[in-house]
Amino acid sequence: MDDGGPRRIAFQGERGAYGDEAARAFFGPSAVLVPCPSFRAVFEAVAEGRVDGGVVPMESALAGPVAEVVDLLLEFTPRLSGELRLRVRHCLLAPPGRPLASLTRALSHPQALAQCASWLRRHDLQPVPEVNTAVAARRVSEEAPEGTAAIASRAAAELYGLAIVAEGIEDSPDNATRFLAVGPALPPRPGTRWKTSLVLTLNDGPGALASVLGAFAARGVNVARLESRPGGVRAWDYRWCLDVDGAQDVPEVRAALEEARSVCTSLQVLGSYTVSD
Ligand SMILES: O=C(O)C(=O)Cc1ccccc1
Repeated sequence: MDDGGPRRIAFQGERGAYGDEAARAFFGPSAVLVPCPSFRAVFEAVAEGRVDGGVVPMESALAGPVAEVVDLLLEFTPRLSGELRLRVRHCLLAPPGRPLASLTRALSHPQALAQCASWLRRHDLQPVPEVNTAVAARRVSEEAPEGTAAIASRAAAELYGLAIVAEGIEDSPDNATRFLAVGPALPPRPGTRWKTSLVLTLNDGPGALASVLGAFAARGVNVARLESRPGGVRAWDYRWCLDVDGAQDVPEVRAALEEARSVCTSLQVLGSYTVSD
């Protein structure tokens, strides 16, 4: 439904969240961004057609997969239309006039806490999970709890009137998060590096996974990501998520998918899309 009007795009959190930044970077200033209280609410809004699409973080270079989002991708199997790698630079934020020495706790999304784990240990700050970085910043601003800081972006500091106590506190200088654009109403973004994401379940038997991987290897198609999640039909059955390089209409990818399908109990392509940095 690309009628040329502004797109409504859902993200988890509130203004100043990294999802907000990723959605703006993806869809530009004309997009109407729709904040949602949870990742599930983003997927529901997309599935029910209340928005044109959504933006969700699915993996961090530093802290690994966002398991909740991976599981929601498996549950909702939405169409994927783009990947954005967002450089994430975290700040420690506190109400003005509270120096680092007075702080004992840091509130943030678990991904942000994990990405700053060594810094927090070095500064003796207790990590406290919150649903989202922007929510953490707003709460610290509104409630100003004793000794409590938030980990969030510079944009969140400005929006919620907090002081930046420290900036760039992530444990790696190239901390980045992969965000996905989800939703059937979104056309693929123009770009050159194509990827295809699929989810599958395997026959239980020796060599089942090797056969799937072999189908891609035999045609020179790179498997860029392979992840297993619980939740197959029986206990200890797994669902597998694969990203392969190339679009699904490229002959090698198409043939590999066909062969892989014949050795899987189920195989669903979530979409082919381009990657932007
Ligand atoms: O909490 C947020 O702002 C999010 O969008 C989730 C997140 C947290 C840390 C890094 C990337 C995304």
